[in-house]
Amino acid sequence: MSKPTSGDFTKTAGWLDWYTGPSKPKFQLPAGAVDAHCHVFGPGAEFPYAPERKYTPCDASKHELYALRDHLGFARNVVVQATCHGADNRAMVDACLSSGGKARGVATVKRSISDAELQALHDAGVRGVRFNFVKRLVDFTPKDELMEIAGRISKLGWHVVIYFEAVDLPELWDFFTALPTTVVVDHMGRPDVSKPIDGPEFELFLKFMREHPNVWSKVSCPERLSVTGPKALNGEQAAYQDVVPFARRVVEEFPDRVLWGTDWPHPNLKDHMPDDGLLVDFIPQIATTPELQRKLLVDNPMKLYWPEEV
Ligand SMILES: O=C(O)c1cc(C(=O)O)oc(=O)c1
Repeated sequence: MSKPTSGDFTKTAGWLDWYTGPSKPKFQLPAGAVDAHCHVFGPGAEFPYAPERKYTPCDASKHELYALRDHLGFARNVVVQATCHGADNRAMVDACLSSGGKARGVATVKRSISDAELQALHDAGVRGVRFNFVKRLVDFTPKDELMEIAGRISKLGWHVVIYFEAVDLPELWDFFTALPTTVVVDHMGRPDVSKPIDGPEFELFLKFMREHPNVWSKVSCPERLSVTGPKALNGEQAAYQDVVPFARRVVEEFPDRVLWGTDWPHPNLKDHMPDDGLLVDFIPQIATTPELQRKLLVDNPMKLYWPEEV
């Protein structure tokens, strides 16, 4: 059954709702595992979607997110501001505040934000800002504005999360490498996995990480990146084979700078909606030892989001 969008909203045509009744993962997550990339959407009646949004999703509430956390066996979440909420962080902040300390957040802010507002976000659990360069998701924000924000949030000990597509890395290189904070790349910088893993495009991404020890990567979203599948549906235990070598390369070369997240509720997927239990079963394909799994799922996200507990 189709999931609702509450309030005065109509879902984008062709919208795929998140998966109902995900399977129990066969892979046992290590104790204290963090889902370090997920979102909440609305509910629209309570937290309206932003006027400047590029899509209108089905609602995906904090209650549904935390039920999924418990079902999959995660201990904590990092709730990343979704572009459908623009720079209105209320839904994300509300999710963090209701989590009993089990969620941290990543916000989207404008240059006009006051120091007091930044401090309030910090007190709610926000530890980073997201800069988005994916043209189908956001309008352009001038780089001088972003650099000014980066300078301000660095004083709070926050980091910058960047979302971009692999073809745009050369043009964005100078800006990214000038950022004064830890920099976390969403979804491996969206490599085109139909290109060779040792080709110039992915090599540039590896060089970006190799030459800049402040750069981390989320090795998430195989369901977005895969061209060949198979899809994480119907019990598939060897999903998204074409993404595996790319993600495994990043995990093995930079084991202390990788994060993983479900990306629930998976905005803008066009082809299929994965079973989140089977997405968790993807993890041992890319982090193949208990030590790599512990770093990816526990040690690294804890260092970045709960350093006071490490
Ligand atoms: O590829 C996407 O469509 C996408 C969108 C958003 C967002 O709208 O915030 O976040 C993501 O992590 C991925």
